[in-house]
This record gives sequence, C-alpha cells and structure tokens, in this order.
Amino acid sequence: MTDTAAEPLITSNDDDGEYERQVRYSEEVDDGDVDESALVSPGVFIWTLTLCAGISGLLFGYDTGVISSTLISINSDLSSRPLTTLDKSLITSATSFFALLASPLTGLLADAVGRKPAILAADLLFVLGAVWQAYATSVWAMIAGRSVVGAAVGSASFVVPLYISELSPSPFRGRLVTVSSLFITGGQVVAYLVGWAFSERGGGWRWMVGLGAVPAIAQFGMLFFMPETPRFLIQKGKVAEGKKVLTRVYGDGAGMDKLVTAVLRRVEKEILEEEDVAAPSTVKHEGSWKAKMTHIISNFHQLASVGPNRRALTIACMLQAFQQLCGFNSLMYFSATIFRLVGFHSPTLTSLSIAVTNFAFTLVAFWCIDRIGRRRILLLSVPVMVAGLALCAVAFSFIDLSGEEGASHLLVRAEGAEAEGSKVWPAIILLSMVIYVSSYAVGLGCVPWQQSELFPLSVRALGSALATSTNWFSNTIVGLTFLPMMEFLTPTGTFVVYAGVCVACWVTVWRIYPETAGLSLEDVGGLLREGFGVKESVGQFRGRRSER
Ligand SMILES: O[C@H]1[C@H](O)[C@@H](O)[C@H](O)[C@@H](O)[C@H]1O
Repeated sequence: MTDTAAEPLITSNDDDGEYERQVRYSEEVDDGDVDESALVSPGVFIWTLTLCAGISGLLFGYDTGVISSTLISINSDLSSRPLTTLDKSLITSATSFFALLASPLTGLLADAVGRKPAILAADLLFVLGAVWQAYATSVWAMIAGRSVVGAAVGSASFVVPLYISELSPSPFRGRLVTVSSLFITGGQVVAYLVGWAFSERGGGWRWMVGLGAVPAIAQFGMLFFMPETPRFLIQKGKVAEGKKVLTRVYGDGAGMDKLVTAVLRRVEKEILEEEDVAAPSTVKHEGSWKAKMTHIISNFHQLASVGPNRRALTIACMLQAFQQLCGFNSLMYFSATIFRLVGFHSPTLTSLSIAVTNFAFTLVAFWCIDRIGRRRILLLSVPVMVAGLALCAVAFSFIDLSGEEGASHLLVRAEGAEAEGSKVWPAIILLSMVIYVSSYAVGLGCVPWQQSELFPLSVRALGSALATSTNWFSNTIVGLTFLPMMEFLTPTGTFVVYAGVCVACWVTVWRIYPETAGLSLEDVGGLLREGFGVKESVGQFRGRRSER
C-alpha cells in the first residue's frame, strides 16, 4: 500500500461546507491494494446501523401491505357511505403516485443536506400520515393521508438502500442492502397479520393504519445516534468526521487503520476525479442559491450526458421497471380476490401464504446475493418466474369463470361467488403462484434495490432517486391495469403478458447488467466507463470467487 499516512487529499477549512481541495492524488494513491475481502463479518456497529435504517423498510412494507385489509373493513365509516370502486382505486393509487413524486425531491434533499436528514424527514411523514388516516372521517381525508404516507414511502424506499450501501464494506454490501428488503417483506407479513387481527372489530381499520406511527417514532428516536455516511461527509469536506465513521465501520483490529485510510483515499480520489469532469462553477462557492440551482442542473446534466452515468441510470431504471411490470404487486394487492375467485374458502389466509413465501425467499436472497452475485441470481431466477406464470396461465384456462355475469365482473364475482368444479386447478394456481413469488423474492424483488452501487458519488442520490421513481411509476401502472387486464385479456392472457415481461427482463439483464458483487462502490464506475462491462465483470467475479 502506498503512503497511507500522507496528508488528506481533501482538506476542510470550515464547517459550513466551504472547503478547499488539494489536487495531489495521482502519485500518492494506489488503491489497487485496498483489500476488503479479508473482512470476515460486518461487525456490531454496521449491523446496528443497518437494522435501525431497515425500520423504514418495515414501514414501507407495512403501509403498502395494510391497504388491502383496510379497504375491506372501512365499510361506511368514511363519508357515511360504502366505498365505491373509484374511492378504492384512488385510496390505493394515491400512495404509489405520491411515492413517485417524492423520490426525486428527497434525492435533492439527500444530496444537499445528507442521507440521515432524509430518513428523518420520511419518519415525520410516516407519523403524520398514520395519524391523519386514523382520524380520517371522509374519503378525501383518507386519500390525503394515503398521499402523505406515499411521500414517506417514496423517500424511504430510495434513501435507506443508499444509506446502507454507502456505509457497508464491499464484501457485505449486497447482503446488508437486502436486509432492507427483508424488512419490507417482513412488514408486508405483519400488515397481513394485523389486518387479520383487527378486521372483525368495528373501526379496527383505524388501528391498522394508525399503528404505522409506532416504528416511525422509534426510528426517529434512534436516528440521533446514527452517523451520516462517510462518503457524504467526505464529499462535503468533513474528512475527519468521515474517517471517524469509517473507523467505526471497519473496527480497530490489526491493519484496519491502513484499510480505513485506503478506503478514505479511494473516496477522495473519486470525488476529485468527478470534479475534474464537472463544471468548475459547481464546485466552488456552494453556499449561494444560484450556485445550488446550478449544481442541481449540472447534476441532471451529468447524469444524462456522461456515458457511465447514463449507463448506470439505464440499468437501474430498467431493473426497477421490470421489478414492478412483472406484475408481482398485483398479487400483493389482489391475491385474496384471485383466490376467492377460483374457489378458496379462506382467501385471506391463502394470500398470507404469498406474503410469507415472499419473506422466506428474501432470506434466501440475503444468503446468496454476495456469494452467487446479482446478475447470476437474476439469470437463474427469472426463468423460474416465467415457468410459474406460464403454469398459472394454463391452470386458469381450465377454470370456468364465465358464470352468469361473465368474466367482465371479476371483482363482483370475487366478492359473491366462487368458480365451480375441480379442486385440482385452484391448487395448481396456488402452487404456480408460490413458484413465481419465491423466484421473484430471490432475485427481482431485491436486486434492483442495489441500485445505488451503480452510480458515482456525485450523482448517486439523484440517480437512485430517479430509478426509485421508475419503480413507483411502474407500480402505479400495474395497480391501475391489473383488473382491466383480467377483464379484457382474461386471467390467462394477463399472466402470459407478465411472463412476456419476464422474458424481456431476462434478455435485458443478460445483455447489459454487469456483475457488481464484491466490487467497491468506487470500482463499479470503472466497469461502466467504456460500455456495460458485462464480460469483464463476469470474468473478474469468477476470479474473485476462485481466490476465496
Ligand atoms: O422489493 C420490494 C418487495 O419485493 C415487495 O414485496 C414489493 O411489494 C415491492 O414492490 C418491492 O419493491
């Protein structure tokens, strides 16, 4: 390792973000020998931070999962009348729509004031939204409450993986980011259970939605003990503080001080290299509003015009779009409806099996995401999703859904009637959905949330935020189109369409998604410098695996 005890590359001269930079890195830094692969486990400090931050994931899962039970137990409690289909659609889609709007705004906030304040802001919104919904007396008040929760979910869903990924040592980054997916899917299971527990009580839905405030308050309290990410601190010139956090992340075992200094250098080097590319006016005088606006515009410009950034954005948005367009959340929102339609007597319990399968297989992802690699997991799991969907499509074609009203009244039928006939095909539908959900949970359910690692520091928050918006945009589309598709394309046609999306996903992943497992955040950028770096990354990954 070269001269790790030398002066810092970026020196701070005051606390308010104005700082000088010393461009002297080229000869002194050789980061090729930063070897994090010798680290054995993440350590208590990083585990504590990951678990604290993960609470936002729990809220994300809870608030998106609880809506199906809430809708069926509201009865006439809002606006003194039963909910119409339009009310239900608006209440459901308000969340994803506001999540879509909130992500880029929080991206700017996370860039300007930090990742930690962005989590804090999301907590305040979670509490406000929960209380608002719990006291709502009209449909519009409920829609407003769901919108506030949506803004919270949108912010949290992008900032938490970003926070964890910027804190994690590279060998564990995939796993630690997947912890937030575990919290999401765990939150969905809790939401189903709470929904089931309160569904028979008068006004029980107020408890369902109001309970969401509790974890948010707890996380808000814990946040004060959580640090900002070292990468953000160093970028803002707070090098000593950043180094302190890195030291706590890596621990003070033998050789760790060298490793910490080397990681610090690598981050500094990346910042300086990026600033060489950016317009000089955006680097100096960060205090004024005009400069802030120029900085934001320059970030958008950098994201769209600099080759590696554009490629990172393409991969991240494409993965997030496929995560939703493959139709998974139509099961989350409507599985009870589907199971009742095909004749299950306890549809809520059956749909709980979907949520539990999703959670259980996210645990499998947690185990294998760094070992097997992100790309390989997707290439292996997406074909299984296709098989599950194809089986589901075939099984539906053997079930007679024509009835008196015909397939055009699926929702109404689902509430009143059941399909007649053999129990075999409904069981096959359940089996096919379990196959589909388990393969989704292992791959597409969590790999796209690794998005932050694709972007260099200067555009990481903004890039991740735009990819998260793509997720919520696609989520809204699936939410709005699922029932009409079931009606006009038939259930068989609908699941065939989702299978087609999965095939497109597989081809795209195969062509453009490089293997990023085990690479440092700063090295991923190097892969995307000339192209998508797929071949090179796969070769490097094999090399790293055989060394271990
Ligand atoms: O990663 C999560 C997870 O897979 C959830 O189960 C799903 O509901 C979300 O939409 C997704 O973003």
